[in-house]
Amino acid sequence: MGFFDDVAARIEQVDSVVCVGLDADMDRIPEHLLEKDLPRWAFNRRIIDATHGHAAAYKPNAAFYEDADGWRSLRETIAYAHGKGVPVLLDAKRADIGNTTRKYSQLLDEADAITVNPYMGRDSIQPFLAREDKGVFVLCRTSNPGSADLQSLTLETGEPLYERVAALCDLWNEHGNVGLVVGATGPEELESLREQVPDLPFLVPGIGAQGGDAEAAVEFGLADGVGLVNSSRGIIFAGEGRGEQFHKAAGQAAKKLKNRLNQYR
Ligand SMILES: O=C(O)c1cc(=O)[nH]c(=O)n1[C@@H]1O[C@H](COP(=O)(O)O)[C@@H](O)[C@H]1O
Repeated sequence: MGFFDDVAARIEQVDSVVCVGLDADMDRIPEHLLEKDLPRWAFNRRIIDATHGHAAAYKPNAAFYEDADGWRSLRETIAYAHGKGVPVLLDAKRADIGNTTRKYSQLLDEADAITVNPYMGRDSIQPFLAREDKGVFVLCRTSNPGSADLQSLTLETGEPLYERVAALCDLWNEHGNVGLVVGATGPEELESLREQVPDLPFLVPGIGAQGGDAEAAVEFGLADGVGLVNSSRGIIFAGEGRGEQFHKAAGQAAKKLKNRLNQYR
């Protein structure tokens, strides 16, 4: 089974397309966990316990783990999520010359999928694409305000650059393991991209804290019912300030988002 088969099965099992973003920011982890050996792992374990019944996937963002204890925390987190039967997508946004990406692709020994940057072209992500059983989400139209700086530039052919990325990803999808990252802050682009590449599942971040369009995320993010709508801070820090009970609020936030998104499925 490939990554998207696993995600499809998980979506059906929990009746949810919610991807819970594990952006375990040490500055926001509850104080009582800071004395633990690995505070981020302690935090994530409680978040996973509270949210896994509503999670189609977990998405730890590598930026929050790029130090020695962070990598240990990440490894524990991935194994724990797998123990709950939930696929894990590592948001690492990697890509480099082929020889270097070959090393980066070892990240997929543990994670089930990864986010990658298409800027350097096919050879820069080929070692990821070659992992047939793993998912590769390519940044296409991102959710941040500066996404238009490059991604919306019009090419000689008249198409915006993000549409060219989508077209290339369709070609690169030889193993059925490619998806696109398309932000919920661009509902019109979500709609046009869905029309352009009907078979590619999207990872749609940018709802919640970034104010994106949840309805468009579901309506256009799913390909044959498969896709992921991510919320990170809106779920994991929903219980900020509630001390030891923080994870309960995270569980409620994940459930609330699941129900909201399910209205549009
Ligand atoms: O690749 C991503 O996941 C991503 C792409 C994008 O266009 N926008 C975006 O916000 N993200 C990530 O999705 C998460 C969004 O977090 P929240 O805004 O807290 O829900 C962060 O980990 C971002 O790095």
